[in-house]
Amino acid sequence: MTSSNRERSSVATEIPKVTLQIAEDISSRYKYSVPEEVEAAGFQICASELGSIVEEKDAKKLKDHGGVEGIAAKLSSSTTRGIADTEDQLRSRQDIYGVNKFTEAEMKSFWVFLWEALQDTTLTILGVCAFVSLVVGIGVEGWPKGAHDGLGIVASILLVVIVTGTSNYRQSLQFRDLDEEKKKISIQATRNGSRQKMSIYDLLPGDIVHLAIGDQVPADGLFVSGFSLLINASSLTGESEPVAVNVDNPFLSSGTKVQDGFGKMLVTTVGMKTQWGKLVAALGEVGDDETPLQVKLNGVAGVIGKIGLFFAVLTFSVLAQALISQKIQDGSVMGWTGDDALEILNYFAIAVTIVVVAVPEGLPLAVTLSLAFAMKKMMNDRALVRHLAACETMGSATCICSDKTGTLTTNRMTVVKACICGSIKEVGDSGEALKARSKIPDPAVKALLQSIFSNTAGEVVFDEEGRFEILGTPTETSLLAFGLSLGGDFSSERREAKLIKVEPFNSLKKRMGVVIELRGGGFRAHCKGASEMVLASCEKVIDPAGNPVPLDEATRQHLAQTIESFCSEALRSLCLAYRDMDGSFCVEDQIPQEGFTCIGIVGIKDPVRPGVKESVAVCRSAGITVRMITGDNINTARAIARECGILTEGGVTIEGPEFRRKSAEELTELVPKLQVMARSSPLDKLTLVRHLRTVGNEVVAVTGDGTNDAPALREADIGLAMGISGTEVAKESSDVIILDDNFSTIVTVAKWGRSVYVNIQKFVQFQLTVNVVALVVNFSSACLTGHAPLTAVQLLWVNMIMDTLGALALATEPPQDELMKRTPLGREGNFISSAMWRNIVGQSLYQFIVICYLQTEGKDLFQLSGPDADLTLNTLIFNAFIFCQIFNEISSREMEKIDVLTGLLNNYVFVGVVSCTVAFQIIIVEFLGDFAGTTPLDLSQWLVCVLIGFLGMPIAAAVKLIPVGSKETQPPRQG
Ligand SMILES: Nc1ncnc2c1ncn2[C@@H]1O[C@H](COP(=O)(O)OP(=O)(O)OP(=O)(O)O)[C@@H](O)[C@H]1O
Ligand SMILES: [Ca+2]
Repeated sequence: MTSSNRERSSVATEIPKVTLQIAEDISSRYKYSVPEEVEAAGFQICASELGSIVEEKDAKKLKDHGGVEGIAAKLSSSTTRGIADTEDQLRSRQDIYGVNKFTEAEMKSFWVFLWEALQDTTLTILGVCAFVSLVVGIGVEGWPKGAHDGLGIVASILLVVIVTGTSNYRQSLQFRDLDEEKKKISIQATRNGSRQKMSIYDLLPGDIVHLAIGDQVPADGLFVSGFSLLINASSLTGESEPVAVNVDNPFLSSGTKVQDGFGKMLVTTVGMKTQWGKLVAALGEVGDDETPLQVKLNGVAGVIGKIGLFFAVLTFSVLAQALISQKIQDGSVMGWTGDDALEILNYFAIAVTIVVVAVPEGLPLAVTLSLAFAMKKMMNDRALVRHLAACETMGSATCICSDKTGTLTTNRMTVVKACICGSIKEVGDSGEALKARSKIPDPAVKALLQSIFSNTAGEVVFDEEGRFEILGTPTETSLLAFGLSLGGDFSSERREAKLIKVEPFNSLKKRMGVVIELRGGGFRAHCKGASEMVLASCEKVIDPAGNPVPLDEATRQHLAQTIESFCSEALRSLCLAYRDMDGSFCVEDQIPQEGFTCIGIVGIKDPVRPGVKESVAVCRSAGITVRMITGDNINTARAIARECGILTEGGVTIEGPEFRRKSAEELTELVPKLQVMARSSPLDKLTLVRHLRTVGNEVVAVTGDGTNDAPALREADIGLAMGISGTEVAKESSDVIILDDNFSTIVTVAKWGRSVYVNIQKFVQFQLTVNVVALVVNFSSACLTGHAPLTAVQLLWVNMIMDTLGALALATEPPQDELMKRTPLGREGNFISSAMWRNIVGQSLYQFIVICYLQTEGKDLFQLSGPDADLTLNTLIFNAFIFCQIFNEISSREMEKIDVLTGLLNNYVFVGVVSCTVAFQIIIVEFLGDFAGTTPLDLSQWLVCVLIGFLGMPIAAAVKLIPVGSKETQPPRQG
């Protein structure tokens, strides 16, 4: 039976025959008894038996079961039609063999997050302080008065824990959603005789899956048919040498990748029963690593923490020493009371709180918050972030290496021109195509249709209603559509010619070839691919009369000109050729490279995406150089690059082979001016990216869709893979997946990346200011007066404002268009810029002076006297301090610009955070005095506090006028 004959025979007649024969085979050789429930469901083999065959690569057992066909039959499937897709069929299959899903790590509950937030060392120490304070306090002053301090600390700790826990929990939910999105992979499978697209989750044993270059093998299974199938199993075995999979070695494991060729596989084992599933279960979920920025900031946090610790110890010693000298003066050194103990404990709590305040634990939080926020927004803008670090790196990108097809163009290809039998014809729509056909002699049409329909990796399939659909890559489908519009018939053409050998297309060869056995005997090779290359293999051409004639120099010239004219119209051109093989042809033989007869040249139109030109212009004004690297012809590449605005006056274009020959020095000279690289091989892309990164010291973003792009994607600082046209391999090598394949989305990613970076800078600036002031104020007044003006509870509240709430408010500012008018940060570039230092120093100085003034002159200023004077003054200082921070938070929205109010009201999170801070501050001062160590203030006192805080804003604005020679103030690079 030929394969096409088999295609038509129905499953119903096929299965019983095979099964019978197998039953005989088994009884004679191998004892395998089918479990009852499996048999009852209509199958002849159980999951564990299947698993043992494929996983152990047990060729003998496979043979005993009747080979791949036998297994298919036992799975109640057929290698040509797949399984039947009725509801209950699928259900019983699922019940017996399971589904193709991996069990996931159990989602941590909210309580776990709370528990984790509680396990902070400083918080634990504070907890101990609170406990001791409660015991001693109640012992000395009785319930409830003695419990106030302790309860205040406990409440603050709980607040911190709840806020931290909640925000971590919400983020984990969000990451989980993204994770789901990442795992959505679809694949082509044949069910009930029709080839269709489906999610890999829906695959079941018995399914026939079509694998193509770049695919991930979705389940364990067996090779049915195919050509040059090479599998890379490095993710499973670590072995980087690819393995050929064919009839002799038919075992396929899930999680491995198709490196070359294509084929059909029979799914035998799914989900957790596969080798990959077991591996996943053993490894568990591997989390995202810390991003470079987080690592850097953790370093900063460590240093600040140590400084805080130093100040804490110092403050404690100064306070304790003051108490002791007081007692020495009173002559009561020997007589320690409970009050004294409480006082010492209080000092200790303050010291610990200073550490809490100093440790900027909000930094990493701000980074994750900001990244997570950006991630979510980018998802709406059609970009899926696979590695968190990508967002921030993208912000400092200096160069984008984009591929052409699909990214800059729409990837909707149509054959619009063809040069057949010596003349160029317009064939853009079916009317034109039919008209063209009438002018071409029959033998030429025949050769053309044979070439189109047999030398293809695509397929024309019909659904139940008889509607046809063309499957395959855009280049392939455009050719098939062209063939159909010429009046060709895919299936009859396929019946005519039996495929003997296929050499699939890959980027290195840039051509595809097949050998067919003709009906009337004899073999014929077909070849199609990059025009100038295939033309070079041709010795003959079909003349206007439809006869093959030797290719003379004039005709060759004419064809070369045709190719050039197609290409300069931005068309992708492909040359189709054939060669009759003399004698016989054996599958092991290579398809020859010369002696072909040129059938014709087609020009395929792939229009530039709308908006690409504008996006390229945005990149230019943002100082990001855009380069095009493509496998296409140089003239096509030039034409498209010019249309997109990538190729400019004086820009260099080069072809891969020439690029390869350049020496290192020549490259150093050439690469900065390089704008287009055409006919590139995967290695050329890699070389260029590596050169840009190491010699040029650029931060390089690379976009790609094919398996050929994977090395470059991996080498790049940020790899961007295409979501629609991208292969699994490309996606897996990338950091970001561009879901709509659109170049403009890449610019959006860059914008978000920059915004993440700037937002974190703003937050750090804000936090450092609060840190410095809180530390210095507490320490200096402890030294001067022997008292800390801010109590432990108050400090915890300050900490909350600047850490968690500050991160929320500042780290989630949406990006502004101005971000794309600056030069990129590039590889070096200090995180804390000079402008930030300027703002921090200016603002801290103001706040420090104001608080010192209040401390020394406050009583006079507010005419405070009486027993409550100290308490009121401390409350005033606390209140003024908090309002300074609130207005400082607003000033921190911009690091350079005076105007900090634009867009303020549109940022709901910011407004929410500030309002909550103010509201809670009022509550603390007016109602929670017992716990927080405050006393209610009158209206004028409130107004003065707010005014002091507000004055910080004009001061911040004035400080911004001081010029600093920072990178950010430079005008954008012209280019
Ligand atoms: N299915 C195919 N069969 C034969 N030749 C093909 C096929 N698809 C593409 N080509 C040829 O290969 C060239 C493209 O090569 P390749 O796929 O390496 O490019 P690429 O790097 O993916 O390009 P791009 O940047 O356009 O995506 C095309 O110009 C065309 O001549
Ligand atoms: Ca590509």
